[in-house]
Amino acid sequence: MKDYQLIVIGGGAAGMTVAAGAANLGAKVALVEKNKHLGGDCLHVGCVPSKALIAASKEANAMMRAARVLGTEFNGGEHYQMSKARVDKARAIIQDHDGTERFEKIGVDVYIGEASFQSPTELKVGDDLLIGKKFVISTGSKPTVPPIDGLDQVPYLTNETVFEEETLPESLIVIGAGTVGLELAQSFVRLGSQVTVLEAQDAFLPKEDEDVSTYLKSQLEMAMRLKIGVKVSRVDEVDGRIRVTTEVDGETVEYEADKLLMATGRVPRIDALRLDRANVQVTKGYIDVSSSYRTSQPHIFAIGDTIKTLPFTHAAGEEGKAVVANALFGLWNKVDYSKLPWITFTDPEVFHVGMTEKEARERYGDDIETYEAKLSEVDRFIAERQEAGFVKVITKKNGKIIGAHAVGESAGDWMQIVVYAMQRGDKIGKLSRMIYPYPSRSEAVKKVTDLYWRKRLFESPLTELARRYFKLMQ
Ligand SMILES: Cc1cc2nc3c(=O)[nH]c(=O)nc-3n(C[C@H](O)[C@H](O)[C@H](O)COP(=O)(O)OP(=O)(O)OC[C@H]3O[C@@H](n4cnc5c(N)ncnc54)[C@H](O)[C@@H]3O)c2cc1C
Ligand SMILES: NC(=O)c1ccc[n+]([C@@H]2O[C@H](COP(=O)([O-])OP(=O)(O)OC[C@H]3O[C@@H](n4cnc5c(N)ncnc54)[C@H](O)[C@@H]3O)[C@@H](O)[C@H]2O)c1
Repeated sequence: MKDYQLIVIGGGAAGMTVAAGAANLGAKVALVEKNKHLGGDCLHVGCVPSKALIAASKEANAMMRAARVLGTEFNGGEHYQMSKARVDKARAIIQDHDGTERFEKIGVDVYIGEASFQSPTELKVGDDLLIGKKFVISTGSKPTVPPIDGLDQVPYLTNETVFEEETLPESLIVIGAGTVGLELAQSFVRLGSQVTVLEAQDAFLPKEDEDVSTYLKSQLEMAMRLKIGVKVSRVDEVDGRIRVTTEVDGETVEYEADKLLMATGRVPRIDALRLDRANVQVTKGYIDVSSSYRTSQPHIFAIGDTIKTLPFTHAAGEEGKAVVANALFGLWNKVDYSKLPWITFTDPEVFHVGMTEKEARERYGDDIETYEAKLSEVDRFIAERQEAGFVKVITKKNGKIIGAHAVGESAGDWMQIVVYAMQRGDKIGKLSRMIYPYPSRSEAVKKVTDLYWRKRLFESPLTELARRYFKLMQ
């Protein structure tokens, strides 16, 4: 039996942040991870492999286009092997940084094994019984699939297996047009697969601003078959291929492909924990927490993908930082999700922070302004022939930024300044007064914020006075 001041269950983005933070403060900490390696889904089957594949597929696409111009052919299938090697390398390099030794060096006891509660204060990991004063549950999430007829009889991929595929499928059906589905669908298109994406909801990316989702959909549809609002009624394996039967407006439509990828959402990975023995309350599969991440047992905290906040690595990390002080010093830190940005790494990339226009109108009625600029008006994007996209900033009438959205090359990078402004409570005018180096992509932000000044100037009584004055002086 070993006693700890804090036991962290799950060594992903959330858990590693908590364990390192608490150990650096001098607490006696145990970190329990069921996999051989720390790092969690983000490193092994999520963000890192998907972003490496996206980058490799972007290069493959550029080479295919260049080959066409030169009158030759480029084989994406061969490039796929290099892409896979690149995915593995990215994981290995980051794994080195997130290795067990790093945590042991700062005094964390790392246990490799699946954890389950024996009681509210006892945790079993293999043959070890750990006693904790405080616990943080950060066991993440796993892919979930809907109950579709025939699905259990056919082979299908999820994010847990897709990065291990040895050969490029000639054709692929992706069920689910969420972030996972779209990022991977576009990667496979660019590597050379024929891709069909089937989405049940009528709305495409409903969490995004409507202008953004409409624009992105039109861009993606140029390279893939994207069917929105379809009901998948059956899946079969026919002669080694996958057949997906759908119903749209009472009509049956069938799609066939070599492989099937299920990207239909994620659920917390908490079954093995035996939360019933710790009296931790769960609702609809998510652990119930207060705004300071306390569960129904005040000495047990839960963060990351196990709770119903925003399922991103950076959200998990922020929750991790907040919970260190809450668990060790009894504080009540929380994350302000209204200013938490996210990026969808499609091409063009999508950036999101704060409210969409629809949400802002529902909340503030007509007390809002929207400012929009096209990337085709920004010199850098014109020079690099990357004009696809736009920026949209939503403010209250007094200029306070309440939402910002962009679609375009590297949008996630050059829009970050808006997050800083929002966090500081700066108004849009401040962003306009900043100096932007020419010709940077961030000039797109300047372009859109300049519209604010133009409007202010136009509406100002001083402008009217100046006009009259100059007229008189003519
Ligand atoms: C394909 C894909 C791409 C993504 N891309 C991005 C992206 O670009 N940006 C972004 O912000 N987010 C992205 N995400 C989301 C991101 O991966 C998650 O939000 C993030 O990993 C959540 O961190 P976490 O610490 O809560 O969980 P995890 O990182 O999943 O860590 C949980 C850990 O707990 C361990 N564990 C589980 N049960 C037990 C147990 N009983 N005992 C011991 N250990 C246990 C698991 O093995 C795992 O290591 C992506 C997700 C997917 C699927
Ligand atoms: N770039 C990033 O930051 C990034 C990338 C990937 C994942 N993530 C995170 O992971 C989370 C999970 O992503 P996800 O894409 O797996 O889930 P999701 O919930 O975002 O999307 C799943 C999609 O599948 C659809 N669907 C469900 N059942 C269906 C059915 N029977 N037929 C057709 N469509 C069906 C849903 O309507 C939904 O649109 C995201 O919310 C995001 O936070 C982030």
